[in-house]
Amino acid sequence: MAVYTHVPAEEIDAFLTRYDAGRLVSAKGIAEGVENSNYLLETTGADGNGHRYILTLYEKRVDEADLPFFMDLLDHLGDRGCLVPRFIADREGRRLQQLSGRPACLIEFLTGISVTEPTAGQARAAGAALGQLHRCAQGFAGERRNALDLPAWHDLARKCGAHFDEIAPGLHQRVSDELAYLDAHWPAGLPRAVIHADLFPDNVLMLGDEVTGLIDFYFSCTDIRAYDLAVTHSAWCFSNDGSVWHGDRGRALVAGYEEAHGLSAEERAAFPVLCRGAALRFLLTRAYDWINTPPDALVTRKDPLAYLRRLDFYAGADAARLLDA
Ligand SMILES: Nc1ncnc2c1ncn2[C@@H]1O[C@H](COP(=O)(O)OP(=O)(O)O)[C@@H](O)[C@H]1O
Ligand SMILES: N[C@@H](CCOP(=O)(O)O)C(=O)O
Repeated sequence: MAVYTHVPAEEIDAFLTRYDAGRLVSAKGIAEGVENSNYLLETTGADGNGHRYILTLYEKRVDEADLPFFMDLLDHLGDRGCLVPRFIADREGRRLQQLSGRPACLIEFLTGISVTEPTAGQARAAGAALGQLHRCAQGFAGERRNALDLPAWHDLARKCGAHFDEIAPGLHQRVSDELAYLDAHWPAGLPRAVIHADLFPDNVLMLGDEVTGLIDFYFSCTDIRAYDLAVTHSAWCFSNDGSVWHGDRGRALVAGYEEAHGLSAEERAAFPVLCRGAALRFLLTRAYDWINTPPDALVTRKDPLAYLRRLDFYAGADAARLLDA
């Protein structure tokens, strides 16, 4: 359950009076997600016909100073036809507010559901949506450093330290070895761009095989563009526990991306290393959260070992196995 800040309904109703959004009809905390507090709001709507919104209160890793970057990026992508939610401005044009002591925004609600066991067809659609996102992001002037890049992985690993081995014996050494490998092999010179950086199935809304929305841009940043495909590959192409690689999904995801955007020979050659980096990144944030979240907290901790298994797979895979049909 990711509702860290409980906002009384009366406070949400009063908050809504700043907008042309109607009065509050219901407010439900959203269980999914781990970073922020999210509520699904139903209102009477400005026209009386009823309307849905997402209310987000920013909690953990989101820095308030980064919010204008995310808002401008979603405007840029939305203007170019990407199915992304807009931040809604109040009557005075303000999109960022304070609510219950937290930075808060009212956000457009998009329909669709997140798949938990994607089919190859859905993976293909996700790859195409990522390619479209990369095409539409071209020309966006904003920049944001990736706060979870290779140097930050070292920091996270230092913070977890000996606690790694409480998760699995030998994990501390495994992470140190992998960081040394990535220090030596992380590609230089690949095209950099604005990337989503967390395009997991829970951040893609779908109806059947069709993508209806891309959400949760709070890790988006400027980094190696093909790293975004590697993150998406690691999230879409395995069983949830990471023990089974679904090659059909992997090939479909890459085919969808290539159709919408394309991959250069250099990006293809670097793909296995980028996937190792992606797997380590999520292993590290999950391990950090695992160590630092009390087991009885309201949020469900995500299993770091599901990303260790992916890492083991990528460490033994070459580009042809990952990319070619
Ligand atoms: N714009 C939106 N439209 C519809 N549902 C949304 C929207 N934004 C968030 N959600 C719902 O809220 C959940 C959590 O949102 P998310 O941004 O992933 O949270 P977190 O940043 O805490 O991980 C999503 O899985 C989805 O169900
Ligand atoms: N996708 C990450 C966690 C970030 O959570 P999200 O709900 O913001 O996608 C993971 O699975 O470790």
